[in-house]
Amino acid sequence: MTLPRTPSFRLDGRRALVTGASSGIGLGCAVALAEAGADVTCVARRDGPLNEAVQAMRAEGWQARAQAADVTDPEALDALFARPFDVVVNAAGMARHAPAMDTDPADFDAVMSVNLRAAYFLSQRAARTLRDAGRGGSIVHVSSQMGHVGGLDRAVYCASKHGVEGMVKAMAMEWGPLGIRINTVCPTFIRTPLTESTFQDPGKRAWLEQKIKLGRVGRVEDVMGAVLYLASDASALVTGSALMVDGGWTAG
Ligand SMILES: NC(=O)C1=CN([C@@H]2O[C@H](COP(=O)(O)OP(=O)(O)OC[C@H]3O[C@@H](n4cnc5c(N)ncnc54)[C@H](OP(=O)(O)O)[C@@H]3O)[C@@H](O)[C@H]2O)C=CC1
Ligand SMILES: C[C@H](O)[C@@H]1OC(=O)[C@H](O)[C@@H]1O
Repeated sequence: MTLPRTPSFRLDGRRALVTGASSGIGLGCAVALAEAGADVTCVARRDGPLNEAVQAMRAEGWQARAQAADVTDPEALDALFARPFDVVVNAAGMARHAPAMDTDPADFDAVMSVNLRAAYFLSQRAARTLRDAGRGGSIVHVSSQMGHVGGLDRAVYCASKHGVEGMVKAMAMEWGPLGIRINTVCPTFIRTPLTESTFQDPGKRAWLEQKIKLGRVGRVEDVMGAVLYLASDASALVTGSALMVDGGWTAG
């Protein structure tokens, strides 16, 4: 009998772009793709941390390069997508938490601009270049469990991530026939610079450990395998999906 073979998680010979790659989850994504053999272009606004991350990756013998850019700038997006990328992982993101009754319009615009608007037009550029090159690819957005449920003081953040989830489903329908897949990973609370203040508070940390059914908060490493799966041929028939990495938070 002929046995089926497990599709490859390797990305040798593929060009990848990762936004938010200088810190936290994005850095983890860049490492996961580079370790799997991709040539990874790492994007963030600030040169210093970005170059430090890329140098550390190169020291491992992986292929990585830095390209400083603000993903909210349409011209910067055009420059980033001068050539197609086989894999695009969008982890650039931000949060400004406040009760909905007190939300400042400037904070609303700032969060939406990075988390949703930039995600939209980055996806558009990524897909256009793949279409023009006549080939498929994989786009992965780092969304959140907050793209599926509500969170206290997080109305704007939740709106941005729910927006990403809807956007991805609609784009998957349009781009499936072109072989362009688009999916999200949806982490729970992961310890990064973005969440450090929450993790420093013993009361909040205890509450998180009770909400997360697997009994512990998240690490960047928890997200890396999920992103590699969605980036690689292992997920060849997966598009328009949300992969929860939330320790069971949303299961209930
Ligand atoms: N940490 C968590 O608990 C969770 C986070 N997420 C999501 O994961 C993503 C990454 O978060 P996390 O790693 O925690 O955050 P970090 O703050 O650690 O990293 C954010 C990264 O995004 C970059 N970035 C921010 N704004 C821009 C921009 N306009 N253009 C380009 N790069 C930008 C930052 O670099 P620079 O400032 O130099 O531009 C940095 O590299 C976000 O989308 C977040 O919403 C989802 C679920 C849980
Ligand atoms: C930054 C947020 O506090 C953090 O990010 C997420 O997506 C988590 O669910 C938390 O809300």
